[in-house]
Amino acid sequence: MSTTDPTGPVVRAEHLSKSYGRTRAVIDVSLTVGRGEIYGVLGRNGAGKTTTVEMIAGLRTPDAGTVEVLGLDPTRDAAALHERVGLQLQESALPDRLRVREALDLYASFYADPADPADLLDLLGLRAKADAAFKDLSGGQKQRLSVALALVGRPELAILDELTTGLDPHARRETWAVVEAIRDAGVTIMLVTHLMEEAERLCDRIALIAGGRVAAVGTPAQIVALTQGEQVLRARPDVPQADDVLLGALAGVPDVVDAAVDDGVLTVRGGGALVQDVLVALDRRGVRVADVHLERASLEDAFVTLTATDDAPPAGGAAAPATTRGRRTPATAGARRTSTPEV
Ligand SMILES: Nc1ncnc2c1ncn2[C@@H]1O[C@H](COP(=O)(O)OP(=O)(O)OP(=O)(O)O)[C@@H](O)[C@H]1O
Repeated sequence: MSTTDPTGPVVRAEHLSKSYGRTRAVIDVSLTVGRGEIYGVLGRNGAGKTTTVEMIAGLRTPDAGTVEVLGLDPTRDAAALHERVGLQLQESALPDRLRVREALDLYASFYADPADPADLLDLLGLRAKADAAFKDLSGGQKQRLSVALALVGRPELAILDELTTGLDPHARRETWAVVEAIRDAGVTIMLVTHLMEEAERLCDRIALIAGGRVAAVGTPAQIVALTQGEQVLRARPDVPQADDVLLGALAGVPDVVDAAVDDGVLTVRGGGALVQDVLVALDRRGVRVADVHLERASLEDAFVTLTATDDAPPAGGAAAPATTRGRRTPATAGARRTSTPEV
């Protein structure tokens, strides 16, 4: 990859690690961001997202691993990258009395070829607030100003960290529209977030970070598909059946991961053509189903499942283990996801 290669990745991070004292914040993280993508870095609080993007931005030096941004080394080539990478970091604050237009003019003066502040006011929906002091802006307006400041150098890559944290749903949606407009203007975006809805709505691809490591990479749909094994089917026979009859019918059905009977209701977790396979298997045993209900995994379920660590077990949802109160089929009980998924 060279600085002049317009087709190469915008970010290439390989085997990055970083510790703070005894805290291993980032462990062997590799990711590649393509030109024009909105690339999400998604994970729980403390997962290592900010440390990862700070290494990519050249604000922290990795203990191990390499980073290239636009073909440059963020630490060694910091001056050159300053012109090409825009940063909006958590908790950015400005002097209370600084006015919106003054802030943009000030930041524009740092660059050789800045964007027109008036264009940024329009893009970010801040024209009516151009003369307002920072302290008089709403939370959403402050966030949009911080994005405008990240864009004033006309960056090729914008890194936006927890952009919508603390915003109400309306302001959040307005900010999402702004992010899409920025991408449409040709800027590649790395978006750090712990909000699944935000990642699902905006991101072309997501790196799911858990415990400092990459738990999965893919499109939102691909990441949801990783937990397709976590579909949950509930079926009530039209006449009561012995537990052994219901569980025995499912023994050997390939898409079934786990099955249990509780109060006459059969609960089955699995993937693939789960509904069809289960209903056919029951039918073969002469069991008719009066009532059937299927829950599909969402990105939120995938997030909970894939970011579950030993110190923070899954909280629930379709991805959580099925009830243990009922009886499980011996052929399938205990089948749990153990591998690190890659899409
Ligand atoms: N400057 C620091 N000194 C010591 N420990 C730190 C420092 N910065 C982060 N950490 C620790 O490193 C780990 C990863 O933190 P990091 O901020 O990268 O996570 P994050 O995913 O961005 O979290 P959040 O969403 O809460 O901002 C956490 O355990 C955090 O407490």
